[in-house]
Amino acid sequence: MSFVLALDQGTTSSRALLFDGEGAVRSVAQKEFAQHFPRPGWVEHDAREIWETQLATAREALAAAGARPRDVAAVGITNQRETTVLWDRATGEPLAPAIVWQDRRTAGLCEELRTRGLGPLFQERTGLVLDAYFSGTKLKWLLDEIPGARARAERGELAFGTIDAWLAWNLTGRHVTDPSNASRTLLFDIHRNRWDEELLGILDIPAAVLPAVADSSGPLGTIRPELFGGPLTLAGMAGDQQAATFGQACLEPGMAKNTYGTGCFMLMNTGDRPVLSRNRLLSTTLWKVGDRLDYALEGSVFMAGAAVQWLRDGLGIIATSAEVEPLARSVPDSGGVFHVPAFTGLGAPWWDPAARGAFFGLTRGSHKGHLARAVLESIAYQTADLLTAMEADSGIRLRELRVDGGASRNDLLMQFQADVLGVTVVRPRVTETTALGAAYLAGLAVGFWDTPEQLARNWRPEARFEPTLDATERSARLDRWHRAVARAKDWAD
Ligand SMILES: Nc1ncnc2c1ncn2[C@@H]1O[C@H](COP(=O)(O)OP(=O)(O)O)[C@@H](O)[C@H]1O
Ligand SMILES: O=P(O)(O)OC[C@H](O)CO
Repeated sequence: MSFVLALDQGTTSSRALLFDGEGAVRSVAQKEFAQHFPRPGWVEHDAREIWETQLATAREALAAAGARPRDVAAVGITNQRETTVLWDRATGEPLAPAIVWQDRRTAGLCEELRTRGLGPLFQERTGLVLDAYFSGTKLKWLLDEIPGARARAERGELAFGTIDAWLAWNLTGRHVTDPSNASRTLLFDIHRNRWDEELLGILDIPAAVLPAVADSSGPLGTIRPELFGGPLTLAGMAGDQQAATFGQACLEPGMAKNTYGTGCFMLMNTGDRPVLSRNRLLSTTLWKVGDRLDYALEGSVFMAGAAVQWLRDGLGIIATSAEVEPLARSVPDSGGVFHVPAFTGLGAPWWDPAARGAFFGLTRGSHKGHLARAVLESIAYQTADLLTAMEADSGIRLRELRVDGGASRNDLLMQFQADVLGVTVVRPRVTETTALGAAYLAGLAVGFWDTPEQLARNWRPEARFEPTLDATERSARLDRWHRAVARAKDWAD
């Protein structure tokens, strides 16, 4: 047994990576899939396409390394979280397109629940805020809108799952999720680590539709032999941000990572108890590994690297995302231009679904270099707001921030990040931390690796970015950023 296979099902692509015993990547395969925007604020995926691209990449990654099923000790799943699938248990067919985490269609429903004064109950029980981001109201919407769906769900004919459960079902035939994914549904009591009947009642969701909740690292099922020409063991499962926290070896309370992908997700390990946020962050389950049930404070930002994609695809001022760095370096500063990337509203700590994207401070001298720089800076400013809230909630002053994700390759952004945080930013050698975390969870379950602490010793820094701005300049810039945010809020009808 030489490898562990990680299936990394992201918002824009499905990937499969084969890791060896040293935690090194031995092969990678990736396939993008279609994003559907049928109405303003709606974002959908075809769940079948997600499964097919995931299966194809897994086969490709195995073939590329010449690996047979008997060479693979275990398989781990990590996934875009909250995205909601409802399928027929008899046929395995989804009843509707998957509703993606970015989808805002249930913002009105969340508003109604908040007006009924239910925000504190949901926050205390689930660690989450009542926002359209999470699965609960998406599932309610499907059960309300698809004729006969609720009655069929009550009879046990339908299955709900986030993407981890959808993939596990297709791989093994078992209907199972893990606590890190369950903790993103608004239906899960994170303290007791189980589905919550009262919340299910409020959202009118029959318990029969829910998956079983298994440990993040442990036996999750045998993968059907016909898929890969022999049986494989599914043994790890975690939402992508929690998996990245594991892959970054943030195993001790107070350690934090930030992932710069489509959005930005900063998680700080708070140990074996959830910290209830007073600053509109989320408390979320990190993982259940053996006896350890660990939690994090999380700040979720909806647009980060996606704003760079918009410069590429929406404005056409760069041909690839990487080109944003030389373009931004073509000017010494943003020339007073500020960008607020509220294209799909604002996530933590603002939670404003009606905010919209904006540029401020444009003058006749502004050009595309300034726009590029302002977009990169907006990613760092959003992260700074998360850190301020996180330090206030946890009482911990962060010493260093571990970073990963596509946009963490951008040195200009990372330096600016260290500057506006006043904290050292550290990028590890292996930036495939999400997939690595899923591989670790799976490998630990089957004895391919021994302990999480042993794996933590594999973590090595590749680059460090030290803060250079003085405190006065830093707070002047943050003030200006907050003025821009205030103007972008509450814009859409
Ligand atoms: N050099 C770069 N500078 C800034 N953003 C980048 C750079 N390279 C990639 N990105 C952004 O990173 C994102 C892709 O990162 P990835 O971690 O693969 O995201 P996801 O898992 O959300 O699909 C894209 O939004 C892309 O625009
Ligand atoms: O697919 P990513 O990397 O953009 O991650 C999405 C998050 O899990 C959403 O909560």
